Amino acid sequence: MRFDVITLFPGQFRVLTAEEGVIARALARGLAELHLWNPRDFSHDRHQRVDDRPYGGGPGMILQVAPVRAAITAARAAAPASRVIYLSPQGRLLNHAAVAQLATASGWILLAGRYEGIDERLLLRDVDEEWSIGDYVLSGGELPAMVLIDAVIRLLPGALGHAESAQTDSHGDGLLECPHYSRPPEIDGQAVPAVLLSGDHQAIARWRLQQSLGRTWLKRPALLAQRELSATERSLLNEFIAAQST
Ligand SMILES: Nc1nonc1C(=O)NC1CCNCC1
Repeated sequence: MRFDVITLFPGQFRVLTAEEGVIARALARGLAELHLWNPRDFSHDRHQRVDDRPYGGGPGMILQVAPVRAAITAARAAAPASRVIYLSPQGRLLNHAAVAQLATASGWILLAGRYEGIDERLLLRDVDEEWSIGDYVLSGGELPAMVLIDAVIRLLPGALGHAESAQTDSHGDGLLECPHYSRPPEIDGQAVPAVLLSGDHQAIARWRLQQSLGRTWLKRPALLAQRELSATERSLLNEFIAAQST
């Protein structure tokens, strides 16, 4: 998986490479590549300008076509199979299904916006897809780009060690994660559910599935509504719901 990011702040992406975490390991192992392109390097303006005031007046500055288009063109030449994603609050809302789909591509060119936005002509000609990480406004598209990169890399085969698994992550199977506990078995009067100490792996798996179903019912009913339930899952959920009213 190759990521080419068009960004005025390439230094922000040190977060992905400097850490000891999953993403830095995946990049170090060549499971994914990260290439950064700064539009300022493609500006022919003597002050290396990349933004200007909006036509028609109004607040803020707009990223100009020429330097951004030149950076995208250079990235496309280096990654001809990659499509261009613009991170923006106007994009489709990123969710697990979308990330899983993005993870099937060979690579992506991510355009991280700044200021008030980008010149519309870039959206009309250079951008292939527009994605949002949520309905709020950030100061730049760099964090959304890193969120997308992180979420996609986690789903790449081999990215997560044996100790972790994307499948049991929340949303991995369309449900929220079950509760987790570790040592000690009791602290400050809080005990670990007995089933987890029982060694009965079938009972533990049943309890964990029931907790995932129940939590999703409680916290994200719309997510549960999108998921087909087997007869066993339906029975476990009904048992969980009945226990809520006792
Ligand atoms: N939410 C978002 N999901 O993707 N990008 C988002 C975002 O807020 N971008 C900023 C919008 C204002 N200009 C700077 C970039």
